[in-house]
Amino acid sequence: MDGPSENGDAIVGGSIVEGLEYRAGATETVSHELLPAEDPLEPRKRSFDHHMIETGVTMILEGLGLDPDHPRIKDTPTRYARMCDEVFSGLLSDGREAMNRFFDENHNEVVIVRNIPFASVCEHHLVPFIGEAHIAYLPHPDGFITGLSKIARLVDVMARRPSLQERMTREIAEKIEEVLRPQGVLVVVDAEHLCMTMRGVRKPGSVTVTSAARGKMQSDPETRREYMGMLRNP
Ligand SMILES: Nc1nc2c(ncn2[C@@H]2O[C@H](COP(=O)(O)OP(=O)(O)OP(=O)(O)O)[C@@H](O)[C@H]2O)c(=O)[nH]1
Ligand SMILES: [Zn+2]
Repeated sequence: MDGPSENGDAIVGGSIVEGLEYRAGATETVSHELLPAEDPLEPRKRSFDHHMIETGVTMILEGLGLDPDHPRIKDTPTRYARMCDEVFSGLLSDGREAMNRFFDENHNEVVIVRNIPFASVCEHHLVPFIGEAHIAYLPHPDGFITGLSKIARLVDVMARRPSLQERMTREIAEKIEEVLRPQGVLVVVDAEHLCMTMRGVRKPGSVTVTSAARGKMQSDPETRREYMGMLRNP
């Protein structure tokens, strides 16, 4: 069978995956120009508007009755804007760039990367939720895998956005499916939400578990059970 593709961009002799180039038996770093065009429904900015962020933070400080010109906090708005570059960097990326190294290894057994720590921010309260992602994928039958660290990089991209845990979990699974065309992928995420611990219902230690499955992990209950077991009970 030819390489990973669902829509006619088949690999012939291991050379092209829908614009992603790799050589049989070799590792390739794929330049951004080769990646598929961004989804026009999901336009990505190139950078954040620091001026707007700084104005907003200044207003919050004022709203709290603090003096934003006080020496102790006068740099807080610019500091916050700089922090956004880091903690929301996933808004500037579509995730495909995170997986930019592939191996044509004829490996078609499961690959599992477990206990990938992440920190995200809940879109309702803009406070962190922190946890671990666990990922299993069954490569394309021809064996098409990515560098292990690239899976962790993808988690970072999806985490560094204001999000919901369910959406983040789904976005990781969907991106792996899109880029690697695996036979199946299963993503499980455990996280503690600070909006449930430092405020509101105040239940410190409560852990939310979400999963997203695609391909065989979704359609075949036996396969799903097997890989869920590997992710949950190592
Ligand atoms: N499903 C889901 N809910 C989340 C996530 N992060 C935060 N929430 C929830 O979003 C909900 C927002 O509820 P609202 O009633 O609009 O806000 P609220 O008054 O601050 O709610 P409380 O947190 O219950 O005080 C809360 O129940 C949060 O626990 C998430 O990742 N997934
Ligand atoms: Zn929240």
